[in-house]
Amino acid sequence: MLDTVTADLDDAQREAVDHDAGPLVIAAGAGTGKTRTLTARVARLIDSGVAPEEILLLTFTRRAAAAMTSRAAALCANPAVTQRMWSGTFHAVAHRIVAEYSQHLGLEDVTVLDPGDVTDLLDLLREEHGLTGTQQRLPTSQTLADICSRAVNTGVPTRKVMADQFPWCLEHADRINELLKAYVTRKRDRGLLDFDDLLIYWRALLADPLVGDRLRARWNWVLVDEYQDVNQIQVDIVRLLRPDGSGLTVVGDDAQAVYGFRGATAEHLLRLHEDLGGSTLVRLTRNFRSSQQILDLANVVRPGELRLDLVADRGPCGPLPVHVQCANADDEARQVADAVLAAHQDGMDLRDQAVLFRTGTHSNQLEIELRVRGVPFHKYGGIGYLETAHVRDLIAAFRVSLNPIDEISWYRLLTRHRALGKVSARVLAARLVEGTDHGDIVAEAPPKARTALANTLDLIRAAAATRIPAVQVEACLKAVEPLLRQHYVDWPRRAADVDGVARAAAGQRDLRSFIAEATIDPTSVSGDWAKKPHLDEDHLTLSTIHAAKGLEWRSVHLLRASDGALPSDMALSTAEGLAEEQRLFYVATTRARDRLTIYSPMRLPVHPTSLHSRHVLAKPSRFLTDKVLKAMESTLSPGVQAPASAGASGGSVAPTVAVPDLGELFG
Ligand SMILES: Nc1ncnc2c1ncn2[C@@H]1O[C@H](COP(=O)(O)OP(=O)(O)OP(=O)(O)O)[C@@H](O)[C@H]1O
Repeated sequence: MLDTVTADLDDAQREAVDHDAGPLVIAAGAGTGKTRTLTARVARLIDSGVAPEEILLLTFTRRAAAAMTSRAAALCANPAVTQRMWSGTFHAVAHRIVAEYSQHLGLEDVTVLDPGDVTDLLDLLREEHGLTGTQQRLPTSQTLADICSRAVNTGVPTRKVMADQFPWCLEHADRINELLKAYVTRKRDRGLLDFDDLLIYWRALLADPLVGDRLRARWNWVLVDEYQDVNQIQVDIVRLLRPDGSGLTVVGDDAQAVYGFRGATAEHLLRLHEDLGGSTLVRLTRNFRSSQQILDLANVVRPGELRLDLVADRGPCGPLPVHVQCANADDEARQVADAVLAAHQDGMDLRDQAVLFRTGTHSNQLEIELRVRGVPFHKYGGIGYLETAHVRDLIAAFRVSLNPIDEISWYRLLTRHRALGKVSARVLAARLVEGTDHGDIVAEAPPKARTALANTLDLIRAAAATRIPAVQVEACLKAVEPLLRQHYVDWPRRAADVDGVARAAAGQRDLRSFIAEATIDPTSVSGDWAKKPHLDEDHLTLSTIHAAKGLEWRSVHLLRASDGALPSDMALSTAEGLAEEQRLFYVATTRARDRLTIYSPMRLPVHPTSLHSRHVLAKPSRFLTDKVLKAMESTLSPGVQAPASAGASGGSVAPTVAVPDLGELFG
């Protein structure tokens, strides 16, 4: 009889799927079917009679958890039961467990702080610690949050973190440490947990003899995807969940570890295999994704200890990867748009094509070019918290309607009022938390802010008076909409997100868990719910390399393979930073199935966020070594060849078109 679970697997993958309960480490290169194998193993466990509740599947993104659960369901004899399995990101599962055991942790209520809340809270506290003023350069709240998070995630004291990463902060080290201590105390007093705390509290529960045993008894099977990206706290959690390694399966590729800034290190994968006596190491080397031409390049790029030369299951087919040298970022954008449209004309759907880049701003020029040419696209990743700020504003209103002592959310909401500055917002937020009558609060506000503030407080009170999510959401939306309309110059672009998130929230049975989810993964919340209608049409994908992990397309265009962009100039100062950039380069090249095109503009904008500022000369990326270039076809874009753009190589260009002198306008 055909075994549906392993029918589509090769021998090495099947060995992993059918492995017994002993600890199992699957270490393999890109495109070798790690995800497919892990999914099949889940299906195999369920079909062999393991209760789905006993299985815990940990992934790095919500998208991956959802995709793996639905694929496992499709393989199972009884698909419905997979819904009972535990699956999600480390943070999402941590939140469920911490909420369940909140009493044991001395927490009345669990409020999760997103990274924006963390900087708001640090903003609230810094004045008391003498870290405000303009007399000297002081660390921003974002830098303070980074110092704290690095220390917590790596177990390295803050002073050493500062010495290594933020040396100019050292002179304020005492005050910074006092502030961070106050930050921790404030969080503990108020039951506020930032993302790092979620993991720390989960680890603490597992380390507790009583609760730990209960949690361990809950899951006999723990499967972890992308193990190369775990940090030390996550390693501890995994080890505490399955101390002897039984029932544990981890999957990863050390050459794809790209989260060093979160304290992850590629060594965790191999160290786990060494530490767990008797663990089985399965290596997968057959690549089912790309043509051999693309893999020949990837094999040269591939760093890491595991010398895995990938062999294409499909054999040699398709064109060599192409390296295109372009005049500048505009030229690059035109080349990419031309190539995408040409492939589309030849029958390749836009959804089969992607453009990848190191940093969100690298696609600025391309986005304009695509809009002009009417090419629909969707951008993933690199969405800074700033860009989801409007969603977070609405969520701040939900939060204060549920919890009137949520000072950070009050502060956020108050600062959205036109006539309220940070100082007034800080004072009024504290007064609201004390329970001061709303009428008195309005009277204490600067006169110009009073009307708007009275309106906000009335609506929040109305929202707080009901427990029907739809009614509550409507009142909150009414409260924030007029504020945001004034606050954001690009409000029309943001309005659809806010509406979409409000609609999704109104349809929930429990607003609290919606808020927690939106806090833990705000970009996917706005991406999943607010933008869904557009995603149904054929569209091109624009994505940061980080957000492209685990995905694949027939044709991949990689932008800005120039020194300073990839590798990023931020990473050039340390060997680890550079190694991580090289792994990112590897991740990018291995996303392509049939075609890979890498672009190196010879001039780059000085300021990456501006579109029309000064440009500097840029060399092709140092990762494009002679060996790598040998595996490619090299071309010059017509923009470089044409004499009119000779300036691309750096010289000044003699103008051929007269530009009107606008001087008279400014006389
Ligand atoms: N045995 C197989 N037969 C045919 N196709 C396969 C097989 N195993 C995997 N594939 C296909 O190969 C591609 C890569 O698989 P998958 O995404 O599971 O790899 P991965 O190792 O997780 O990749 P990466 O680490 O690069 O994200 C997918 O299109 C998958 O469907």
